Order: sequence, then C-alpha cells, then structure tokens
Amino acid sequence: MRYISTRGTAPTLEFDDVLLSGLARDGGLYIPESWPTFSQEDLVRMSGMSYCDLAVEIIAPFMTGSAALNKLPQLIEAAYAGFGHPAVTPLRQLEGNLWLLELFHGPTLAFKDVALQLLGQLFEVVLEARDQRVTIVGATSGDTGSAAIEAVMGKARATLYMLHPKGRVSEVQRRQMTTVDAANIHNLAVAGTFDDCQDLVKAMFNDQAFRDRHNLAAVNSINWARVMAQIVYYFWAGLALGAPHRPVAFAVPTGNFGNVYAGYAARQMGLPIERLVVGSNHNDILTRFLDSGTMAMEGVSPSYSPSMDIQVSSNFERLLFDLLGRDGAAVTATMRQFREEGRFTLDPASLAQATALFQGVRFDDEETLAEIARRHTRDGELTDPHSAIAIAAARSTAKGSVCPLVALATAHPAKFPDAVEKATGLRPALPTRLADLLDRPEYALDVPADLAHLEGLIDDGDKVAQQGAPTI
Ligand SMILES: Cc1ncc(COP(=O)(O)O)c(C=O)c1O
Ligand SMILES: N[C@@H](CCOP(=O)(O)O)C(=O)O
Repeated sequence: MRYISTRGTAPTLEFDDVLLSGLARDGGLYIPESWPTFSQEDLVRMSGMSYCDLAVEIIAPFMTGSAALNKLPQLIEAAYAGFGHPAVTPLRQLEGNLWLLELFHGPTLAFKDVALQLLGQLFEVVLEARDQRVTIVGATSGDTGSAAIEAVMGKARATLYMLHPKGRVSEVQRRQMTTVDAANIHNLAVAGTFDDCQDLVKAMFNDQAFRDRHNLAAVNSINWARVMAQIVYYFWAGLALGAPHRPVAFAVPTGNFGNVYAGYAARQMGLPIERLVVGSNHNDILTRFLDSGTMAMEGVSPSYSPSMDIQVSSNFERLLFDLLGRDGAAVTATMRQFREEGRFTLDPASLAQATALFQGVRFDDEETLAEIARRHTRDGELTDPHSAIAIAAARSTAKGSVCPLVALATAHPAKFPDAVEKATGLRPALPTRLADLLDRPEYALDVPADLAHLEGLIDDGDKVAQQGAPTI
C-alpha cells in the first residue's frame, strides 16, 4: 500500500514512513492511494469475528511492507488487552433502532485510546526495526493528550511534547495529562485555543529544517495510522447490526473530523453506510458548511463539550481531496484561501456529493445538558456531553429511517463531571485507578502561542525536562 498527500506534491510513501512522518511535506495529509475493499462474502465471513481478529483483517491491507505487519495480531491483542470491556467497544441498544457504541473503555476513558494504544505499539516496533528515535509534537483539546501520553510514556525511542489550550480543557482531562511524571513526556499549556495549538504543531511540521532536526512525528489524526485504527469499530458495529445485508448509519460527535472520516473510509471499503451524521456543539462550522457549502471561521467559544471546541477540522481536508476529484492543486488552492480569507465555498456538485452522505446537526450547551438528563431519567445512565451530542444527533435525524442508527459514545462521563452533575445532580466517580487523580502533583509549562518560542524550547529540550516543580 502506498500513500499520497492531499496536496499532491509530497513524496508518495509506504506505511512505515507515513506512520513516522505526520504531516506531509507539502502541508497535506496522507491517505491511501486506493482503498482496500471487502466484498459481501468477505463481510459475511468477518461478521462473527472478535474485535481483535476483525482489526487484523481491516488493518493488514493498509500495512503491506511494514516492519510491524507480521506481528500485527500480537500488537492488536496487546493494544486492547488493557480495555475495561471484553468486547473492546461494546454496542448497546438505546431504544428501537438507536444504538450506542461505547468507545471509552480504554485506559484514559475516551475513544482516542482505540487508535493510540495501537499507535504506541506500532511506533515501538517500527522505531526498533529502524534503530531510530522520534520527537512527537501533538495538540489536544483534552482527550488526544492523555491517550497519547498513556501510549508513549516511558518509551525509550520517543519524546512527546503535548500542547493543550490553557484553561480550556476539563480539570479531569488536564490532570490526566499533567500528573504523569515521566522523563519523555512534556505538557505545554498554551495561552490560546485548540486551533492555536494545532496551528503551532502544523507550523513545526512545515518548518522542514526543524522537522528534520528532531525527526518529528505526530499522534494527532493528521497521522494516517490514527484514522486506520478507528475504521475498525465502524465495521464492528455495522456487522453486528446486519451488514452487509442491511445498511447502517452513524452519528458522530465531531471536532477535528477524524472520527467521522474513519466512517467515510469504512464506507469506501465496502461497509454499507447509509448516512454519517456530524454532531457539533455551538462551535458549528461543519454544520454551517453542510447547510450552505461555505466553510467560514467565526471564532470558537468554550462549551460543555470542550474536545469539540475546534474550528479548523484537520481531517476535512482528506474528504475535500475526494470531493475535488483527488486534485491536489485544487485542495492546495482551497486550503490557502481558507487560511488567508477565513472561508471558502464549495461548488454545488461537490457539496451535493458531500450532503448525499453527511448531515450536520448542532446542539448548544442547554440542549446537551437536556440530552444527558433525558437519558438519565429514562435509563438511569450517565452520559458525557460529547456522547450526549451524538445521541441527540442520532435521535433528531432518526425519523423515517429504517436502518439502525449508531451514536458514538466518545468519552466516559467521569471526564466531564461538572456538566454531568449540572444535568443530573449526580457526580460520576472516576474508576478506582484514577481515584486520587485530583490529589496528584501536576507538571506543565505555561507557554505563549508562539512558534519561535516553542521551537526554541524543543531545541533546548532540557529546559522542559528540568521543569521539576509543579507549575499549575
Ligand atoms: C470526547 C470527544 N468526542 C468527540 C471528539 C471529536 O472527534 P474528532 O476530532 O475525531 O472529530 C473528540 C476530539 O477529538 C473528543 O475527545
Ligand atoms: N478533540 C481532540 C482534538 C485533537 O484531535 P485529533 O483527533 O486530531 O488528535 C482532542 O481531544 O485532543
């Protein structure tokens, strides 16, 4: 399998290079040159498989030529051994045709673990095979950070710098990152938004000398391997609900567009997906785009679902590449316009192609709390605000639908206790292994949203490594 950049001018790479390279050198994102596909017969054969066996089937075609390919079954078993549910991502019926796919049973209680636990394993094997080290730079609005830290802490061949927007993640999310005291982990609390953090990470990748000097790698969903691992649970849920014989739809709480793009990839690979519902909070750039064809930045303000407080959804570029006929030059021009003018408008034919599959819905904070309260009253279950948006998105679009509709539960309610308590009067407890999280010392460095400052810090890595004392 070879990978091409959405901007069309970066070198075509094999899987292991894509795994280690993050953003493509032309500023684009890597995607497979062609989609591996599964026939009806393949899907029937796969429908009784365990999560891990299914993951091997789906992931192996993306990894041809990889140093990790022959160890893939063991790596997948190891990645999911620490999940708190034997099904890895259990599927539960909510009501009638509505289902909930619980993606939060990993070590950091969010769906990011599904991909990052595997990524940690892949990094280790490929870096070992190449006798190489990497410096990982990442941006988080709360969940990628702790999942990436959990996946790479203590690994000899990787140092991780994780940027989060100071004061804009939940206390539990922040502490899950900043209480990890490992020599290869550095938390940077940026004075800015998640978009600022993500821009800084991309700027570091686009600084070719800096990138080469540090052998930069990525843990965000700009890294293809993140998306690849997330494709599996779409197949898992779809096959459990009757695919390939009947189609299925998904409602996905969306920020950086990585999760819902994995659903799109599953569809390209043969899973009969009828619809992908993109759920947003009041930071609703994607909903506005799907309604109007214009992607327009309007700023971001904090919400009860902070992990979705994003306005530049990185992975949208991967979809855009297909919508624009896989024309890298057209993607480059569109993304340049978006950066320079803060907006672009898609031509009607491309928009129609997008809206034939994607539907956008938005829920503000009050509606999010109402959905959390509604489920609690009905089922006695506590729901995190992101998952609540998925459920609300599923319910609001279910009318008249004959196929099963799966809402993706992306985080455990204990990550967002304030919102859950506001909605239900109940404060969800953290699992026992995190019970003393609020008492542990925190390690993080306050930094400005300034590229030169951050690059200097990483160049002079000792400064961060020697921070020692708690800084929050
Ligand atoms: C809990 C949770 N839900 C939803 C999202 C949005 O997912 P994506 O960025 O893949 O669109 C995130 C962040 O990525 C998240 O952490
Ligand atoms: N919501 C994310 C933002 C980063 O998204 P990613 O999927 O590109 O890593 C977070 O929780 O950090």
